[in-house]
Amino acid sequence: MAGAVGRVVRRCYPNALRSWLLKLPGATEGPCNTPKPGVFDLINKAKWDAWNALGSLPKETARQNYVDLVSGLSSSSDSSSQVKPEADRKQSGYETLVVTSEDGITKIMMNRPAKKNAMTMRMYEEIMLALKAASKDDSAITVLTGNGDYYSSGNDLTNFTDIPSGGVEEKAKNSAILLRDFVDCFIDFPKPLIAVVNGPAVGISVTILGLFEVVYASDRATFHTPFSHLGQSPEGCSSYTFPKIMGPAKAAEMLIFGKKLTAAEACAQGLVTEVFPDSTFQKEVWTRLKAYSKLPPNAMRISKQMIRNREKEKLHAVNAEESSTLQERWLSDECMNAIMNFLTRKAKL
Ligand SMILES: CCCCCC/C=C/C(=O)SCCNC(=O)CCNC(=O)[C@H](O)C(C)(C)COP(=O)(O)OP(=O)(O)OC[C@H]1O[C@@H](n2cnc3c(N)ncnc32)[C@H](O)[C@@H]1OP(=O)(O)O
Repeated sequence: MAGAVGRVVRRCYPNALRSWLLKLPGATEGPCNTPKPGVFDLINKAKWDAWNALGSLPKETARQNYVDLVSGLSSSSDSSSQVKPEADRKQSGYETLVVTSEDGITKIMMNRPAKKNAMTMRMYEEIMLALKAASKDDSAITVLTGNGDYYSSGNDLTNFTDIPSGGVEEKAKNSAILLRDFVDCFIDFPKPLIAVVNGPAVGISVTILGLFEVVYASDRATFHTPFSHLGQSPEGCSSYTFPKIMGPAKAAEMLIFGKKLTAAEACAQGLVTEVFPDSTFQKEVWTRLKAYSKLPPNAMRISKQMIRNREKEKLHAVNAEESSTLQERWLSDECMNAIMNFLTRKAKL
């Protein structure tokens, strides 16, 4: 059986993550049977936690569960993280988004409602493409929103299971480049950018809100940046924009301690512009946006530039620093453990 585990792990993880997984003793030695390492023994503690999380299952069941886990991870990463050929795209040209342009408004809607609009590598790429197209089209304003009950649950955690031949280091490097390019698109976007936050927002879908002109939220929305829980650190320029928007103490509660804000709290902190009852949210927001979109577009662009331009250089520097810090965090045991716990259904936010 240990051979079967090894075969599946070798097939799914041809790299450093594979060797990390193979070091988990639960798959080969049965229930956790050693004392918990001290809090400062980070690597052994991470392995102990992962082993202990398997519980007191018989050895064979733990092994079988482990085989099922890595097989499942392989198929879920196939379906959600990898970029498929152009021919597979939907008619609109986007696989993860619905993009429409009417009444002077380009609407970019994240469209993976069954996965709470978790952001796959493909979705990041498509949002960048949609923003680039919107910056050149004849719409006056651009809106980002979500389909279904969530705005977005943030980064799709299965992104981290699709490991290239260069191993987890190459994966972390590529992800940091993508993250930096993604956030740069928001920093440089020339037209007024509005977030229509239709439901809960998590992680990167929250942090980039500091780069929007206006954020409208349903009273069902919540705002959650659980970076420490995930062994990660802030992105989207939030380490700079959040303290500016809400003050350092409130920013620390969100970014360090992962405090989840209600829409009303986020509005009181200045992250959200206005909150609407969920029952009338769409009607009220779109009526307002249609009126705004009739204002002279060049005047709106110039006013945005005046508000944002003197900050741009700083924002690009912050983005570069946050991205390279995350590149290191993604290789940490704290981060890998948190992702494994989510993927094994042991942890949710
Ligand atoms: C280029 C890389 C850039 C990276 C930038 C760094 C970004 C960092 C972040 O964004 S950190 C935030 C990461 N997000 C999370 O940790 C959220 C994880 N999800 C959850 O905790 C929960 O799913 C929930 C609280 C959002 C919703 O819970 P619930 O209402 O009980 O729904 P389900 O959990 O059953 O979700 C339905 C379905 O969606 C899948 N899913 C939801 N969110 C994610 C996600 N972020 N990543 C992957 N998959 C997600 C979930 O697994 C379910 O799938 P299933 O139906 O079981 O197949």
